[in-house]
Parts: sequence; C-alpha cells; structure tokens
Amino acid sequence: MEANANHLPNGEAAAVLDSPTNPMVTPLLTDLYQYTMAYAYWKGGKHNDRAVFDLYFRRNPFGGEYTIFAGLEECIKFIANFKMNEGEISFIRQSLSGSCEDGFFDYLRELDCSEVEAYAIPEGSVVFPKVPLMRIEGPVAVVQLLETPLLNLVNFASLVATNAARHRFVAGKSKMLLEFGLRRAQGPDGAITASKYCYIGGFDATSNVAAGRLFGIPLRGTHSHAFVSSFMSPDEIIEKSLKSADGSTNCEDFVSLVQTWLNKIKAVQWSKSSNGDTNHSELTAFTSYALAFPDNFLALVDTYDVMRSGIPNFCAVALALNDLGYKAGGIRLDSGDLAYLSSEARKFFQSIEKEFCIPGFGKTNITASNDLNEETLDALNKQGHEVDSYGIGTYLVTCYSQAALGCVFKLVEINGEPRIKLSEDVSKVSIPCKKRSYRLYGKEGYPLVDIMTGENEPIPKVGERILCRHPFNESKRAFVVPQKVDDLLKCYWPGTSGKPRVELPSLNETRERCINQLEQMRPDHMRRLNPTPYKVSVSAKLYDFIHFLWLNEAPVGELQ
Ligand SMILES: Nc1ncnc2c1ncn2[C@@H]1O[C@H](COP(=O)(O)OP(=O)(O)OP(=O)(O)O)[C@@H](O)[C@H]1O
Ligand SMILES: O=P(O)(O)OC[C@H]1O[C@H](OP(=O)(O)OP(=O)(O)O)[C@H](O)[C@@H]1O
Ligand SMILES: O=C(O)c1cccnc1
Ligand SMILES: [Mg+2]
Repeated sequence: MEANANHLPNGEAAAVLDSPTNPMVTPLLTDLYQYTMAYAYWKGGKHNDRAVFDLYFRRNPFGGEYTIFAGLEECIKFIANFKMNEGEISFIRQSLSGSCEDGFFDYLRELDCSEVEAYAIPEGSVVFPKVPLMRIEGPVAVVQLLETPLLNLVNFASLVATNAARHRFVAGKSKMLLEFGLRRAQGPDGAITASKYCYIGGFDATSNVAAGRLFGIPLRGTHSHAFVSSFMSPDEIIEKSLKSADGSTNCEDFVSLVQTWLNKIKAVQWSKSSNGDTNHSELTAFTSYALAFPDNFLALVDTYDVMRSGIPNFCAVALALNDLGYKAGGIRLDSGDLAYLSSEARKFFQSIEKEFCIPGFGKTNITASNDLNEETLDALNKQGHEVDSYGIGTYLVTCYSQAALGCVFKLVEINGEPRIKLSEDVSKVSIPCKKRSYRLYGKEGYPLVDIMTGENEPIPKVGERILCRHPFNESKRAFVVPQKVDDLLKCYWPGTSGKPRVELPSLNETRERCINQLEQMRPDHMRRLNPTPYKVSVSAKLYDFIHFLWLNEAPVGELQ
C-alpha cells in the first residue's frame, strides 16, 4: 500500500511515510462495528462531526507503577497510508447489510486521514495511567475506524516493551540481554513485534533474523543441543587445519592441538572433580564449531555434564584457539542451577587463567538461558552468580505474567462539546475534554507528577506554584513548583491544522529515550515490591469541570 501524495496534509508530497511493518495492518484490520457505526454516522449526516478521542490505559502492568509507551511509529504509518482499495470496499459492501446505500461506498473510496490530527507522547517514554498516550482528532467516522487498529498496535507493543524494561531493571545495566523468543511467541507478528519492542525496552539483541533485517536490531546467538548431539566421533572432522588470526601461520591439525590442551587441563584440574574422560562427541562438536567460527567460538556446555565435560571441553578448544591468536566468545548454560554452575564455571576459567597465564581468560563470557523471567533473575541476584548475558524467550515475549495492557480509546469531545463516559467503577470514568498534559519535575530532577489541563489553560511555568488534583479523589491534592515542565503531546500528524509535524525518530533514538527516561525515575517508583504510585493529576479547573459534567450526566435516583 502506497501513501497517496494527494491526501497528505498540507500537500506535503515529501512527507510520505512507509506503510506499517505488517502488511495485514490495513483499514480492514478493525472490528465490524466500526464500519456499522461509520455507516450509521454517514446515513445520519454526522460522519464529519469533529471528534476527539484519547487513547490511554487504566493500570500499569506486571504489578508495577510504570509503563513504556510503544507502537507509535506503526500507528502514524498506518494513519499516513490509510486508504481503502476496491477489493476492501467490496468486502465491506458484502459484509454490511444489503440495505446500505451506494453513496456510503463512494464515501469510503475517498476516505483518508488528511483531516485527522494525531498527537502523542514520544514513543519509548515512561507513561502512566489515565494520561492520554495519543489524542486523535478528526471526522468522527474515520477516527472511529482507527480505534481498533491503533489499540492493536499500541497494546502489545507497550506491554512487551514494559516487560523488557522490567527484565532489564532486575538484570542490571551491565548485563547483556538477548531476546530468544521467536519459537515460543504468539505467531509471526507476536514474535516480530516482541523483538522490536524488547529492543526499545532495553534488550541488546535478538536471535530473530527477520527482525534483524526489518529493524536493524543487532543479531546474536549461540548453538543448540542438537548441534552438540549430532556429532558422534572425532573422525567426523575431515578438514582439521586452521589459520592463525593474523594469517601468519597454519595449524595443520587443530583437532590434535585441542586434545593436547585437554590433556594439560586434565593434568591440573581433573583430580578435583572427576577421574573420567570428557564426552568425545561434545568435544568434536565444539572443535567443529571453532573451525567454522574461530573468532566467535561459543559452546553450549550442558548437553552431558557441565563441570565434568562441557567446561573442560570448552576450555581445551578455547586454549587451542588462543594459541592461534583467537579469543573465545564464551559458553551458554541452559539447565541446572544457573547460580551455582555459573560460579563454578567462573572459578574454572579463573584457575585456567592462572595456571596457563592467559590474561583475561577468567572473564570469559557466560550466557544463561532456560525459562528465565523477572523472578529467576531476581533469585539469581540474591544468590550471587557469574552470568554475563541472559537469553530470554517465553516469559518475555508472551508477557506470561500479564496477557494485555488494556489500553482504551474514549471519546472526550465532539463538535467542541466535552463528553464523559461514566461507570460504577470510578477508575473507569473517562476524563473529558480536549486536554493538554505536562510532566512536572522537582528539585532533584525526578518527574514529580503528570498534570492534565484543558486545551486553553495556561501552560504550567517553571518556578510557579500550581495546584495538582487527583482527578476523582477530592482530598488528594498538592501544590507543585516545577523546576522543569515537559509538554507531553507532540503533533505527529497535523491534518489540516498547519502545525509542524514531528519526525518519527529512529529505533535507536527511541530505545535511548526509553533507557534515559527509566534512569530518571525516582527509585521508589521502580522497585519491584510495593512500588510507590506516580502521581497523575488534573488542574483545578479541569477537576471542577469533570465533576460538573459528571453531575450533569448522571441521572438522579429516586428512593421509594
Ligand atoms: N539458582 C537458581 N535459582 C532460581 N531459579 C533457578 C536457578 N537456576 C535455574 N533456575 C530456574 O529453575 C528452572 C529449572 O528448570 P527445570 O526444573 O526444568 O530444570 P532444568 O535445569 O531445565 O532441567 P532439565 O535439563 O531436566 O530440563 C528454570 O526456570 C531456571 O531458570
Ligand atoms: O527458555 P526460554 O526463556 O523460552 O528461552 C529460549 C529457550 O529456547 C531454547 O530451548 P529449546 O528447548 O527450544 O532448545 P534447545 O535444545 O536449544 O534447548 C533455548 O535453549 C532456551 O532454553
Ligand atoms: O542462539 C541461541 O542460543 C538461542 C536462540 C533461540 C533460542 N534459544 C537459544
Ligand atoms: Mg530449555
């Protein structure tokens, strides 16, 4: 699907944006009721009424007090390219009642988002409940059609980015985090989406090759148990020669060099842990992998016995490579007690460094995998461990501990009239009006509170006291003198407003924003156990208006 320059706001031919990543993201990727409502709006002559919708969530996921906003780039690309083709229009014709008038389908043929305006908090930002992540304005029928796809593009993206950020928080800054979820993700889009947004949330790399190509995310990987167990005997290695790293010498028989090193290791290490041999087929697999990738030799060491076979075999190959000027990449542990095994492996590497005078060998990289999640990372930290990198799949990409973020899209104004959605559950009452939102920072540089105001209220000023009120709880209020004020909503799609359009940042810029914002948060909002809720508030004027509208719209009961 190509963006049509005729339909771009302000005739900006140069502003063509790519289509969304997933070609399934089309105007049909919506709920049927959006089209039935669009028809009813059109039939009633109401389709061009000017509507304002807020997209927001009500509760932070994973028992935390923060969320990462993600998915915006795909939303804006969707809006920019929103145009129905004949096939899509004819499918809608078939799907709606036969009594729908032809004029509606002519209307759909002309429909695009040139009159839509999209404002949003920048992607990768730390965000909080009730504060609009996006504000979409435009003709009510078309904005209604956008509801479902925008929610679809934001809900999982933000959930999985938040999950990634939480894993990063527990793992610590210095660890390498690898996303290994492709095989266990919820289908192809679940996997690609997870790879993209885990990177934004602070992962370093993915094993997902398609995501590497689509987004430029760094690719990393080791090898599987199948590779190790596929080898039977050393005779399988035919080509045994290996050139040194600088190309100056050629080792004719790398297999024998490995064996020589294994014997030396045995002589100094063996009495401590075993009197037997290491597994030969494992040694063959490692040697073979080293011949294929001498400058990035990695070994999965838990196929037979980590300490009695995997680690000494790895060290033999790594030391043979060292003779030829190569530095081994490291090991992966995929079962057993990862705290204990990583510590034992580290001790082994350190004793090799000492014994054979190989500077840096003690620091050989240790990757751990196997059903890891926030809890296991936390448990490892508490026990003490020597893991440098984590490969995390299932729990990360499926967001195992919470199925959905629960973003909603609510009408807050129509034709300039504020609208409210009431509910028995106060947390579900929507905050009416076309609003602006600000983040206010305190003396210590931390964000203190987010405040929503009416569109035309004065902007909070640095150094000026402002009353921040809980939107629904009368007694909760505080004066804030901000040291810095961020205007949260930026214009990503100006429609016919004439406002400048904020460019979509690169994936790496979004990732950096996320990492920087997380670092700026006050630590008590971030802790895993009983974190302090971040304050989300409204101005005094907006507070009064919400409660006026609430009373106005809620029918008065009668007791008999
Ligand atoms: N030190 C540790 N503390 C807490 N959890 C750990 C520790 N080491 C490993 N784990 C976790 O314990 C679980 C162990 O998995 P499981 O009981 O399936 O055994 P396994 O090691 O995979 O054995 P198998 O090879 O038989 O599959 C994994 O989720 C792993 O992440
Ligand atoms: O455990 P997860 O967090 O989902 O991470 C990915 C897992 O996928 C692989 O296992 P799999 O059993 O598929 O293959 P293997 O033979 O390589 O272990 C890998 O070894 C990890 O254990
Ligand atoms: O490269 C790896 O080690 C890897 C990749 C995907 C799943 N498990 C492991
Ligand atoms: Mg496994």
